Amino acid sequence: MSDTPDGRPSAIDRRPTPQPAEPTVIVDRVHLNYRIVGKRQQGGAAAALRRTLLREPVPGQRSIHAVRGVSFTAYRGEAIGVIGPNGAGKSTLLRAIAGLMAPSRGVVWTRGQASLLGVAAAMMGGMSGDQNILLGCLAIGMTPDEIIDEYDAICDFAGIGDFVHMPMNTYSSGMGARLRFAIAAARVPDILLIDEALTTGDAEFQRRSAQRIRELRENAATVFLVSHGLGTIRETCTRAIWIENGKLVLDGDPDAVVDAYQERHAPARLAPPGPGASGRRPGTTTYGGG
Ligand SMILES: Nc1ncnc2c1ncn2[C@@H]1O[C@H](COP(=O)(O)OP(=O)(O)OP(=O)(O)O)[C@@H](O)[C@H]1O
Repeated sequence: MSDTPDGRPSAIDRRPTPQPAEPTVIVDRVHLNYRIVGKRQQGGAAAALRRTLLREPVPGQRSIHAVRGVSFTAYRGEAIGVIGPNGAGKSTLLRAIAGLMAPSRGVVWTRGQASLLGVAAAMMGGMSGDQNILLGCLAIGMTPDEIIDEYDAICDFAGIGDFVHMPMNTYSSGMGARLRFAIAAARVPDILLIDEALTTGDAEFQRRSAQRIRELRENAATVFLVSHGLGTIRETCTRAIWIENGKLVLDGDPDAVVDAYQERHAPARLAPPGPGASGRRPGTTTYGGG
């Protein structure tokens, strides 16, 4: 140890020992497919049973290969912006991290509870809003006591009044979305997944949900944000991942990734860059990532 003349440890020795980065999400060579049945099937129930038992392909069935071999590791404390054109595979990737979709190849590891804001993971249309609050809160890992404590706050946030006692299939799509958001945002998850395309509601609800997202972001261990707002990505994220045609194109410093993305795509079609558009953060930027 190098002591100063007065015997105290030097400034170098008093620096906190750097902690090793703690991985929270590992996406390892992940492929994700949707299966679509394109045309009416022939042969009735017997043929369907035979196909199921013998695992024969369904006639007219197509597969959409939405994510193609993506790999990266996310760490505690990171806010990761996911960018890319429409249909690139961004939302699909988030669904896999949230555990709502199984990879057809590869593996997703998560440490802690992952919650995707805005998705009806545990919603049952025939059940009432309050029954769905119970189910949804259990699904995101809340204990019965926590649910009792948070119940009124969830109802207030959703703002759907007495409809909370009615079956959800009597709700307008906006009311359903508000209740889903209120449930998903009731607890600070370890891994917060925000798909901006899914946040919905009227102007007042959007303002309140944006405020709640900010609070959750401040407290979650790792945040993923899918957004076409490139200014938002530059301003709020510590890292960005560019996905295109289901593949990871670039992973690294948000300014570097957004700059490269804007260079490739016609700037006129993209959101204007936010303040601090030049190399604000040092960091590594890697092409490919898989
Ligand atoms: N439920 C689904 N069933 C079948 N195909 C789907 C489904 N959801 C998405 N896809 C397809 O998967 C691909 C990736 O879609 P995804 O929604 O992940 O893209 P995205 O990058 O989030 O797009 P956007 O920016 O428009 O929201 C697209 O070809 C899309 O058509």
